[in-house]
Amino acid sequence: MNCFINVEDLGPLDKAMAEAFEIKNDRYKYQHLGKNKTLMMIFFNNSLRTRLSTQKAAMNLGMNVIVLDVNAGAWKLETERGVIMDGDKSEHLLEAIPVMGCYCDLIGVRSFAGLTDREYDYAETVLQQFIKYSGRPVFAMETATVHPLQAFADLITIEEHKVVERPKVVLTWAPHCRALPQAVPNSFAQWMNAAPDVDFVITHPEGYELDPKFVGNARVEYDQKKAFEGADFIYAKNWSNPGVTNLADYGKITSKDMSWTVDTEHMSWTNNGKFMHCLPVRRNLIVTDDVIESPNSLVIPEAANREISCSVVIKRMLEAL
Ligand SMILES: CCC[C@H](NC(=O)CCC(=O)O)C(=O)O
Ligand SMILES: NC(=O)OP(=O)(O)O
Repeated sequence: MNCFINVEDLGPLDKAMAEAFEIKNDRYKYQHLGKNKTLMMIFFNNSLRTRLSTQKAAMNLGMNVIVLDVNAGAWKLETERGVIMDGDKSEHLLEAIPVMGCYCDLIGVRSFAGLTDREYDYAETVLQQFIKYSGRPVFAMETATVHPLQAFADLITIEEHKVVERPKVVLTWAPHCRALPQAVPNSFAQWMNAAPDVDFVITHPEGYELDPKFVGNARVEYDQKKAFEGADFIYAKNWSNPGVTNLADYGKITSKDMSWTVDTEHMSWTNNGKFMHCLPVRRNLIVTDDVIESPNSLVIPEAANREISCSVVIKRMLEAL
């Protein structure tokens, strides 16, 4: 596996899920695979869970780990070609990437969407440059349009906690004070659509339609209450306007409707539904204190499963070296 961006990169999902549960039962089983191999994790943006769980997974697999926070100590990087570099950027990504590739065997990249140029973001321009120029296998640690490590962990969590064979899973938009990427909901939708036994529904205000390549055949319900009815899992996330119905709205906040905040009344509409969120979460914007602290909240085991999803991905990449 030379890159990990989309669900299909893992091959048959049932096999990947079986590997996840095998590793969860013995997370040091494949420690031999990473001996004398180095993972380089490159962060253009903040992180807690991805930073910690990916290092833990790499160490479980016997790897050495290097972490680079590009905006804290490295040279400021120019990402555009053809630019005369007479400003505050001392190095071009097209030199920095192959240099970083010299010092490692695998690369993980976090580079969020800029949310100003939809074409640039949805082409995964930065990630594709790492894939093209690093000479190493590359996996996304949330890039402009995807967060597959998160979605894989989410699916593991749903599989562990479902009480019916075909659970109803609802991805619900919720309000936020900042313009956030669509990467998390995009990948969540992609992985729920790929899962064999999930009744998947997406609910959001009109105008917040996610890119059709991620929505697939999922049902979209603009009435949040109707969407929540009978749900087994509620996955809440904010995202900025994806610019699908109006390109000029891309990356903007076009709704701050607080009636979409997930509270106990919302959860009363469900089938004793479990609450999920990738974290970090803005309490009492996305979800109320009572809901995220309730016995039905899975946000902590969901975060714990990030170590497992990443272990499967790194294992696959090491096996393919
Ligand atoms: C895993 C989620 C990462 C990121 N979240 C944020 O940037 C939240 C920042 C904030 O709430 O200020 C996002 O929404 O894609
Ligand atoms: N869910 C997630 O990726 O968290 P971080 O942004 O803290 O890594």
